[in-house]
Amino acid sequence: MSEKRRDYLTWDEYFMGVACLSAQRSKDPNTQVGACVVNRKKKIVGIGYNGFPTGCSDDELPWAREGGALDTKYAYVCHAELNAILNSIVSDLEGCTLYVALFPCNECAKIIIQSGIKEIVYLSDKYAETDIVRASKTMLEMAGVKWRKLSDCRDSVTVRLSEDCV
Ligand SMILES: O=c1ccn([C@H]2C[C@H](O)[C@@H](COP(=O)(O)O)O2)c(=O)[nH]1
Ligand SMILES: [Zn+2]
Repeated sequence: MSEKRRDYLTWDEYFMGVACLSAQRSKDPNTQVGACVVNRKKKIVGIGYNGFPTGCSDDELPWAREGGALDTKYAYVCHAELNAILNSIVSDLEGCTLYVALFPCNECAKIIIQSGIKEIVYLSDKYAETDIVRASKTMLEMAGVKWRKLSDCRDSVTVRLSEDCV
């Protein structure tokens, strides 16, 4: 009898891996964000990535970061967390954990709090010094939503898509 594998993904690696795979669907040329909502039973209940709303053309709306308010992506893009929550297959996210590549902004923090999500696991906090993220943390703390940076884990996961993947 052979021994069980030892190098299988941890739950954290698995759920963050799903979030990061989802991020690869994003058309944003600068920052691709993926999010994965997991319930208390370790079941995935929602996945999303940043992109324009359904029916709003990726080719017609701007991906620019700078310019007039109507000429940048910020006026139009749906954040990964919003999409993951709206894509949820259940109506109640009370007690769920959100795995997300980038620390959520203030608008996402509001949605996370209102949805009942109780924990955020993230990889990057590259906008930590902005007022947007400061406001986000203020609200999350007040609402009792915990957050932690994913650490002590492998730094990449390979997904093979060839016939000999098994
Ligand atoms: O909470 C967040 C914050 C940002 N995003 C998305 C929105 C944009 O598509 C990018 C950020 O673009 P930058 O060029 O880095 O400003 O990330 C998100 O999904 N969730
Ligand atoms: Zn956001």
